[in-house]
Amino acid sequence: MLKHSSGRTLYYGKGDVLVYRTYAKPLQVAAVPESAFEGDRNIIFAHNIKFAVSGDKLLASFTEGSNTFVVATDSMKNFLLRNAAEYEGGTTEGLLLFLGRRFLQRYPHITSAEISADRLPFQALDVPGSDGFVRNELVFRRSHNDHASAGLELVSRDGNVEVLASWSGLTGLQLIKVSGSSFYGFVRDEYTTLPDSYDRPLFIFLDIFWRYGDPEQAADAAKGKYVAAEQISDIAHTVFYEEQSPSIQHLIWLIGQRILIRFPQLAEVSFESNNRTWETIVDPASPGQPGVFTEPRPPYGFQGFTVIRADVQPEAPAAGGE
Ligand SMILES: O=c1[nH]c(=O)c2[nH]c(=O)[nH]c2[nH]1
Repeated sequence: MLKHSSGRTLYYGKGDVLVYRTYAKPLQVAAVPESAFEGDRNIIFAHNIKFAVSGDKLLASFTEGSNTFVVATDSMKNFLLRNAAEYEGGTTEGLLLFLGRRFLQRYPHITSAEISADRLPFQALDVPGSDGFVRNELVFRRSHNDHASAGLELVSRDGNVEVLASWSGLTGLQLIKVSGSSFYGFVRDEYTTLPDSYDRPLFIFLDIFWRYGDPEQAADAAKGKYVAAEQISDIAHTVFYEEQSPSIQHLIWLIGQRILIRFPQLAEVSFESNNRTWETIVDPASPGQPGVFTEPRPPYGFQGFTVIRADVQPEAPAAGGE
């Protein structure tokens, strides 16, 4: 997408722009049964932003060494940081749209941009109050667990900025289910050494990406349709808990079904999963008994799949049983 009109790739930009905005607008979302998450005070609204731009006027910077139209990536970083102060919303998607649109309006000779970000999560903490523990609003714990992410492709035509594509995501989820997963019945031939497994300790890495039917609902939480990455994370672990999975392939299908049932405003949800199933050293005598496992040896398996709206089976139970 970031191309010169001749079709050749042309872009430049800045990565790892760390924007620690404080006191963004608090976020409120409609609750879903799988998640206790209903919002975020957004006292710390921190992101690692990547920003890249393109435009025909930039060709000469590559071919002739002319910097006449080059906005220095150092200036880009300053633009992103200073303008983040004026963002009035409370979502990653909204912040990216605000910053990307402002940049293209400020520099009209730059005609397209890609902007993406990982949210840097800071966890709220409880402290003793006069009547039990209370949520404090001053001290936060930096979390290195899964986090929200988002990205946008923008073009400007005659001063109007349009969104070409947008995605929202949850990155870095790592879940282990100690019992209740199997993998058997696969092709068995002279290359097969893997035994059938009827109860394996399934450790998965998951990245989940979703698109809205109407991308405006992602950028503006006031429309009441915002889907929080925390809710997606909670749905993923709930479905993993509830369902006996015959494979990761089917597990991500089930998680996708549940997400699209819960959020009719989403058009599709995509998965990238890794299989990190622990290697068994001492087999448990039966489920629930002690066992010993270790990290699997490389290489690792992976899966990718998109669940689309047309896949959603209306008769599918909204919540699976034990
Ligand atoms: O859930 C799984 N899917 C596979 O395709 C696969 N292949 C494999 O060796 N183990 C697994 N597990």
